Amino acid sequence: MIEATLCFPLRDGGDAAADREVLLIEKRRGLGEGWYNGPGGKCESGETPRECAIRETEEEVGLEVSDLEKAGELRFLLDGEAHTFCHVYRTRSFAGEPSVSEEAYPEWIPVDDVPYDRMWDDDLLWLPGVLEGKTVAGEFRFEGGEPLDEAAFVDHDLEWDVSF
Ligand SMILES: Nc1[nH]c(=O)nc2c1ncn2[C@H]1C[C@H](O)[C@@H](COP(=O)(O)OP(=O)(O)OP(=O)(O)O)O1
Repeated sequence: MIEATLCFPLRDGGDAAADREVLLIEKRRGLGEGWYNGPGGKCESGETPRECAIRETEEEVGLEVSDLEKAGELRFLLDGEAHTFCHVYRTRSFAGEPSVSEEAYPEWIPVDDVPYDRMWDDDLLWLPGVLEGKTVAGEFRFEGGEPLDEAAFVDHDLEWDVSF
């Protein structure tokens, strides 16, 4: 099973709380290519998920994130087998400016305008809550064989307000 991470940097975009923005990437290669997601990727051996989220965010968009808050644990199953376990973080602490890399086009997007129609189908179920400050544990079942991003999303279970 793959252990992976996602990190969602947040900032105030304007005067009102409703103007909050999240840094998303349009992924240029790998799983989910062409779709929007948070920066993130697979954990390397000997690395904690938190270290992975920090490293991947630096590699993909050049942002140095800190004070990561654990927001979710997502299990993705493909044809009944555990496929990916994904640790989700959010943070309001970062240094630097997002920049384009070989892996990602970064974009600050108002939290109310997140392009769920250009993301993984499961994101609409858990990401709005994560961006509101909730914690979540989820299991998402896909069918149809590899790769995961071409399989069909069939069903899920979600639990909110989880302690990590
Ligand atoms: N159903 C799903 N919904 C979602 O929002 N993100 C998912 C997902 N399934 C996988 N991911 C994310 C988690 C993680 O950030 C990434 C893992 O994909 P990859 O293995 O392609 O990673 P990368 O190629 O970016 O990793 P590296 O090669 O380590 O850079 O995809």
